[in-house]
Amino acid sequence: MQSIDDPVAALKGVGPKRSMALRDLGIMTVFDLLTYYPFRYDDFKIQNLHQLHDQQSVTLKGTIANSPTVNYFGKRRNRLLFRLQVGKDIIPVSFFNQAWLKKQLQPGAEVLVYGKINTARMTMTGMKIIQPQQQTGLQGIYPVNRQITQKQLRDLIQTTYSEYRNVIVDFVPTKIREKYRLEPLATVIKYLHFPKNEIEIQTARRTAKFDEFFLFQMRLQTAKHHRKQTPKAQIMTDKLTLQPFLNQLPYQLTAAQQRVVSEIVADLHRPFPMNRLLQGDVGSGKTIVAAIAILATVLAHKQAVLLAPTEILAEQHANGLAQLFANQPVRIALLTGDTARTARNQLLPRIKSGEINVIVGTHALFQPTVKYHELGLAVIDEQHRFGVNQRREMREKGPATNVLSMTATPIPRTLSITAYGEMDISVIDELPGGRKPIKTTWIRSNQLDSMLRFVKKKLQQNQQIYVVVPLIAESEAVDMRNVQDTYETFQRAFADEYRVGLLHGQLKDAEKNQVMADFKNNQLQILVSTTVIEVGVDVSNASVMVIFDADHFGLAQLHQLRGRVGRGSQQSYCILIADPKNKVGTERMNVISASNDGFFIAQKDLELRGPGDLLGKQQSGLPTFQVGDPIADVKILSVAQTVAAQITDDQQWTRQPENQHLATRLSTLNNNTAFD
Ligand SMILES: Nc1ncnc2c1ncn2[C@@H]1O[C@H](COP(=O)(O)OP(=O)(O)OP(=O)(O)O)[C@@H](O)[C@H]1O
Repeated sequence: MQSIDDPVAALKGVGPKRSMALRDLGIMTVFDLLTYYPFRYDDFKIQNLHQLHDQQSVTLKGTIANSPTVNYFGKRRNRLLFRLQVGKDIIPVSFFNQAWLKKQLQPGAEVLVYGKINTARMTMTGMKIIQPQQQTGLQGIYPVNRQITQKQLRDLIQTTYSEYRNVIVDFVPTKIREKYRLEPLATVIKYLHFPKNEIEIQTARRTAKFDEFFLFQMRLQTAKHHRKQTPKAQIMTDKLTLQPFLNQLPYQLTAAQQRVVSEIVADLHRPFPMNRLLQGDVGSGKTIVAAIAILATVLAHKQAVLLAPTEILAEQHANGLAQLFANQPVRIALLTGDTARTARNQLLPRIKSGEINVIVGTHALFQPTVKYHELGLAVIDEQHRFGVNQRREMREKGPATNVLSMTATPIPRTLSITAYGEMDISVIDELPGGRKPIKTTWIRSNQLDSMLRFVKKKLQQNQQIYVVVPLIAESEAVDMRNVQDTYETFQRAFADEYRVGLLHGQLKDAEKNQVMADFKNNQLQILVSTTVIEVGVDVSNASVMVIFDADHFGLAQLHQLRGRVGRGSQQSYCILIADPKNKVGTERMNVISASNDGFFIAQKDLELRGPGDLLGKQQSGLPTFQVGDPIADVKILSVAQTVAAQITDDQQWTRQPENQHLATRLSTLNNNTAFD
């Protein structure tokens, strides 16, 4: 019997190699294949020349009016030109770098040309010659990899659809489909792969988005329920026990920090593992909250780890914790990819025996050779820098480890609830007192002199300066020249009296750490750097942040960078240097100059990014989807969440007849792909 959950290897023409190629795309089963939808459509429908708008991609049908000519520019580039007669009109068509088409284009022959039209000059830039037997109309374009072509994938979907169309079952329960007027899955699949028109695509997309979000939410909710049923060894340290430690801090916790500490302590007491996301604006004091959670764990005779995204941060955390815990029964070790083999070999048995009770490090922490002793807590700093699988591996290092994830990239509240539904969320929405808001100024690149004068004044007041240069060029060599040039500018201006350091990704880790340490100890007064310093670095004597080509950074990232200053009591400054080339760039500069509020900036960042900006979305830490966009489609996401919560609130939901297909769908998914 055919089933939609058949592995793709069961399909005709799918051997081991093709299976691997599909697996790379996340396609394991027939279901995955049929719900692997195009991300856009090319319109190969033949159009009327006189109803087009400028730069539209269209297919024209016409006759080749002359023999094509080809001009070569250098070895690789060329331009093929011919005239296409469409009705009474003659359209010049150019193809770039497709000189080989010349053979196919015989004068007098009828062809279909797909390309971009310029209505002002009535010319076309060709993209493709469509063979007469080829299907016209809307054609889906799929994300593919090197092992499989568009055509191969399209053909495979086509034959699989004809074979399996009758066994496509709806996993969304009927009642819900009716309530929200969702299309049957079979229709969605048909419309999205083989649409007759734009309306079919729109109709099907609405349901496809819901389906995708709904499955995602079902997985979140079931993971949450499962966690709440998993027993763990409770960590019963109470706030009174922690009080002596809190008393000897040089400051009082803010009300927000106290609230979050209470939430975490309560989680540790509970009989099931914690999975909490701690969101706090830059400099809001997340580290001390994590430290308190770590101490609570250690005082209950359990081990804790702190996982950081970079070596610099791991080292900084290890040093910071060592200082904080000077009078506590805490034995800390730093374990990173950089740790020498002999040191590592000495550490591992001490970690395994529990002698070391706090381990700080990077990815090296979840290698299989690292064995823990009653791991009670894993703190994951900058959680979105780690993949799903890595977070899971860390969690699975103990029988039921409590997980505290931290992020300084605030996500608007509604969105974080829906996108991180399986976690409990704590927010530190208050900065420690006594901080003066950072003053931000935006200047143009022809005003560097005024920036240098300002920097000089601050240096004379014994302040330290960060200078950040983005990686913008395609080639590393050019990027290196950018940082190097800037470094030299500052050297020339200040080297007589002050010391300038240079930090970039190509330095060895030991060198990076040395530069960082020198800056921290004020051996260096100016630090010129790429974004290596982006997160978490804490040097309270630094009061000026200069950012070159600031419009090349996303807003969230600018806010992060700026957050490196303003951490002490002195007035701090951020100078943005940018000549934005478009409206979005200008808008970004205006937003960041006007606001210091991370949540507001995060909201604006998401708005300005627009739906197509996948990379930006990944940086924002949100999960990525195939059809749905968690920002633009947040309403659908939120409905999907409500529906999933209603279903899973009934502990017996998998036994209800109407949920059978859903239960099967979820268990297949969970077996095939890792999650959360
Ligand atoms: N309640 C407080 N009162 C005064 N200073 C505080 C308080 N809490 C933390 N700090 C100090 O504020 C600085 C910033 O704290 P921390 O590094 O924990 O911020 P963060 O939230 O981790 O920010 P980032 O994401 O930028 O790293 C540190 O120097 C810390 O010692």
